Amino acid sequence: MRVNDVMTQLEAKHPGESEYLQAVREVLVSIEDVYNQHPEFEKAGIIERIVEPDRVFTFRVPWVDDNGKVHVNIGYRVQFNGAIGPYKGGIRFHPSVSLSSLKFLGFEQTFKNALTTLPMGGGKGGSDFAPKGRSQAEIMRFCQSFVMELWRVIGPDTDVPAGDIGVGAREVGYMYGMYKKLAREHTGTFTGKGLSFGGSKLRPEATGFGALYFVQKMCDEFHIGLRGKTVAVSGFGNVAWGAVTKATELGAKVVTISGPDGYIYDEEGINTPEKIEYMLELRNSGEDIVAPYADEFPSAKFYPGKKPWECKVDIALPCAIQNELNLEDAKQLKSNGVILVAEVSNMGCTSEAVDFFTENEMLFAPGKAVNAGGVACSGLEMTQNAMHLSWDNDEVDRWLRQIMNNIHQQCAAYGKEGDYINYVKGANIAGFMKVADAMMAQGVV
Ligand SMILES: NC(=O)c1ccc[n+]([C@@H]2O[C@H](COP(=O)([O-])OP(=O)(O)OC[C@H]3O[C@@H](n4cnc5c(N)ncnc54)[C@H](O)[C@@H]3O)[C@@H](O)[C@H]2O)c1
Repeated sequence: MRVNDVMTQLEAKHPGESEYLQAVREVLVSIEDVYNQHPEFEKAGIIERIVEPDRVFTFRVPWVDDNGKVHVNIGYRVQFNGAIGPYKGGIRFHPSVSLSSLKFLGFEQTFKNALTTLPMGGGKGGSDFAPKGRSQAEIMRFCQSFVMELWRVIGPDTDVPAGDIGVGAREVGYMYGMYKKLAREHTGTFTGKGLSFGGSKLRPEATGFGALYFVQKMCDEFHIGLRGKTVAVSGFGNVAWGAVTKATELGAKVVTISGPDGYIYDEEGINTPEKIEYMLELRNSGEDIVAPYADEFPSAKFYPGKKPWECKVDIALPCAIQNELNLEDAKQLKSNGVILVAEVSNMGCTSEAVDFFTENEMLFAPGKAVNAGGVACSGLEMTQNAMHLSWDNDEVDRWLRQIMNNIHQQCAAYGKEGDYINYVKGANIAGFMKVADAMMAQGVV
């Protein structure tokens, strides 16, 4: 396999799908050497098959707003790869949603899910619907219309969607309610459900907690004590909240959180239940600004329009949005002596920043591995639904920790380069090998 040849063919077939093409290239570059050591993969056309989704559904989503006006959005479900289990991946409602972005996310999800060790294939779906400013009734009608079409192609052993940007517990509830009515079954064909109807304990915390379990393993591997280390976190959303909570519990000192308006630096640390709870308050306000934290807690200072990566810290954890840490930020972190960067958001670092970290042999782990605790907990929700029982916090947490340790172990096994671990390469190869092995065993389908 030669990456450039594969990409030339793919670009000709899917012109303009830039995010999808970028994601494919990144994975192919990582796995090229290993792939070429397996002539049986080439013979079975694994690359040609793995880069194409199993199937894609697109459909019209008509809905009526509160003034009686009819709107039409496009709905999608990309069932990317079902080699190792039912398709699993979130639903995103955002104006930027396109076939290209969902194919990129479904492709990435396939390898992330493989890393969790749970039997889940990769999928992603969504719509170009913009929930911002819509009333509760409008949101409900949109979710119902979306599922009226989607329900035919999903099911507990076929395809299990979840939330993503623009889709939280409320939207999952509305979609699951309509699914249940149409399918006439209560089998948990959505994850991220409310606790009263099949949701899992710890699901809201799972991504941030899992990320810190992964960071802890990285620290252990390189004999770094996490206790007492200073940490820069970006964002103040669900994932940032989980990460700050667990980092504090493990003895680290988180000094920043951020929003689109800038970042706050709290020299005493964001380390009391009051401060951590306040993050939830900020998020629930719907204002999407972090500045009020500094008014509430005098130990904090607000830096408008700036990013937290300019602070001198030991550990950096991007937890907000894609491409939030660029090459300049990466250089700044290095000159400030940062010892570890773990991407918790999806594609939080630009590819130039990722290349800088790996070329300089800095300790860096990609979102695919670090944030996999979220989907892993969704997998545990599926297990509990199938068993018709619900586990307590300790049980879910025990599984989560075990899964994150396992992901770390796989990354280390495939990413070892002398004394260094290239976690990007390790995560890509480990995820790919598992999916490729399953595809080999199942014939050309
Ligand atoms: N929620 C999960 O379980 C989960 C799982 C895996 C990956 N992720 C990824 O983690 C990231 C965060 O997800 P979340 O669930 O916490 O979402 P969220 O909506 O709760 O939080 C997003 C945060 O990003 C901040 N933000 C948005 N635009 C910004 C900007 N331009 N500059 C700085 N900050 C900005 C927001 O203020 C908010 O604090 C996303 O990349 C998501 O895809 C989430």
